Amino acid sequence: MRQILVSASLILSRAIDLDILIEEDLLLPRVRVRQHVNPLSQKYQTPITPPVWEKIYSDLNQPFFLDIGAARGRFLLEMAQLQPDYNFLGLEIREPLVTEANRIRDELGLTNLHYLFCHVNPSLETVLASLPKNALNLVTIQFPDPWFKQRHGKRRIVQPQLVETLANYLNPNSWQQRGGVFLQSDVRFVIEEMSRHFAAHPAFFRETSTWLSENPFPVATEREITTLEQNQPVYRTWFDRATP
Ligand SMILES: C[S@@+](CC[C@H](N)C(=O)[O-])C[C@H]1O[C@@H](n2cnc3c(N)ncnc32)[C@H](O)[C@@H]1O
Repeated sequence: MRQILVSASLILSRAIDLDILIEEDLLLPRVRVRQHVNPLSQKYQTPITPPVWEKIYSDLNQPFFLDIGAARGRFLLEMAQLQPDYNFLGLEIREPLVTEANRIRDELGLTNLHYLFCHVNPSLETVLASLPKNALNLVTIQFPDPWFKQRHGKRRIVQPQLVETLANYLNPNSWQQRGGVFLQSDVRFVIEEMSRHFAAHPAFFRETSTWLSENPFPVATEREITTLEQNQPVYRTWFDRATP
């Protein structure tokens, strides 16, 4: 992923054109969805059956970039165009958003991008086990639903089991290609809780003890854009995969 960082300035000039392309797509009606779904409801508990990846990605041997909680998928839609030598996969629990994101992906003819409808916690293991060995190089968890009430804590995406699964599947050499796990949130206790869970696992170590001032990627997420427009703080951190 160092390529993304090094070529960010080149990419940014291209991103202006891409933005226009994507905005034109938005002339189509936006899918209306509930703002939140309860991930603990019974209907989301069965792990999904992963698709046949060979039918989706034109080159299954490329490294994978996983975005957990992809929402409308705009972040990945731009990233996939900027970084054709990566395969991008977005996981999202609100099915209409996934259907619409895949429709736009098809319209643009992208063969390195897919969105998958699932509740990530029961499905992540099955999804990652279905990818080629050591394919997973980069993971982003950006602005996950905070679930402010303490009794709703189990609804938050980042739980010790999710960290364990990522540790098992993230390529142990990912740090050499600037891979790892990138976390960001506008809610302090959420980023602190996520960071605690990753720091508690021996497979991960945090790169810096302070929050990153910049997003290392050349594309901002939808929630990130809104937060920055409102002059609200964004807390970001990066975890590397420790070598075994
Ligand atoms: C606040 S939004 C942030 C979206 C995007 N990452 C961004 O930064 O703009 C959180 C997203 O995570 C999705 N989500 C929440 N819980 C989930 C779960 N258990 N599995 C998959 N997606 C989930 C929500 O539906 C929502 O689209």
